[in-house]
Amino acid sequence: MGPSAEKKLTGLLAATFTPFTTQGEVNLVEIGPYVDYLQEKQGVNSIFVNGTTGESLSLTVAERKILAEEWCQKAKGRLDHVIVHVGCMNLKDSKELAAHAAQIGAHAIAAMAPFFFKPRTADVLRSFLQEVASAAPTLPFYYYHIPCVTGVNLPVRDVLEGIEELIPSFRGVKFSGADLMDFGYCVSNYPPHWSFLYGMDEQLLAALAMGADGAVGSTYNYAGRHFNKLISAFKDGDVVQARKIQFKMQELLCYAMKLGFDVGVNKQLMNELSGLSLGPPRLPVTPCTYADVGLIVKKYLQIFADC
Ligand SMILES: CC(=O)N[C@H](C=O)[C@@H](O)[C@H](O)[C@H](O)CO
Ligand SMILES: CC(=O)C(=O)O
Repeated sequence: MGPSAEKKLTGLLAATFTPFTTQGEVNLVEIGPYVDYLQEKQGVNSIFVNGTTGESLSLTVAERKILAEEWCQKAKGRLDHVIVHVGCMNLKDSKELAAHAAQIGAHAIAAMAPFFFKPRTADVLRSFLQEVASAAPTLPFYYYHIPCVTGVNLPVRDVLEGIEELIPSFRGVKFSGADLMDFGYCVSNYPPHWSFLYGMDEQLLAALAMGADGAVGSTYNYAGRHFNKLISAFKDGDVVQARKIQFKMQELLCYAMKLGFDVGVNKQLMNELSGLSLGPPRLPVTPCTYADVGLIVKKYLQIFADC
């Protein structure tokens, strides 16, 4: 489907973890059950694969390809949307992954800024994104803004200036930054058919108030059903209820952050809450001690006991 025929992206997207065997190899057999789990247990019908949560920058290009392929295959006819993240530190790998995503039937691609050599200006970043997107001109393209990881903190409103002329397939932003003025400015000044997807799960409600179309995040893997309720409550005008759910998630994350919440902890939390076997993370992310995650699981069950 070409970008112009594509439906605007809304709702929750789970940023998937990459399943590994205990030996640290990509474990494709878990992907089918993972898709089932998201759909049946969390009511999450779209995914963002090979992103931050998926440890994409610790994977080889070959691994990213077989993962993307398996996610697309298992999602086919079941999930609404698969966005494949194709951002790499170098342009050639990114373009190769973008072209590959088009071949395997992904619905869209996204790319973060490279961050070893960082683009110094919005103009340079746009040129990088343009090259990546040009390798898959039929796929909707999303810019993935995640300054806490990339250190590239160019205002998104500057990055978007004139971008539709350079990238005709441009369709929106996955915005994982805290600057809600920048977010609101993008929502209010750029085409209404673009999707602005928020990526800090701990403050999604504030982004919904600014006009977010949907959200991409790691916690939707295991708390999607609660966030679906948050979004419904917000849409119904019940901010008190929406806030109640958001505050529960904040309580959980503040607790987890005290214990050193990172992708390794998050992955183990998912293993325990879902019953899936996604394995350990890959170095330099380290596995966490069982005890710490046990405490977070306990907290989760306690906080959401009445939901
Ligand atoms: C840095 C990072 O991984 N951000 C994720 C997505 O952008 C979020 O989903 C967070 O994991 C989540 O908001 C919890 O802090
Ligand atoms: C969280 C997120 O969006 C990612 O893992 O890329």
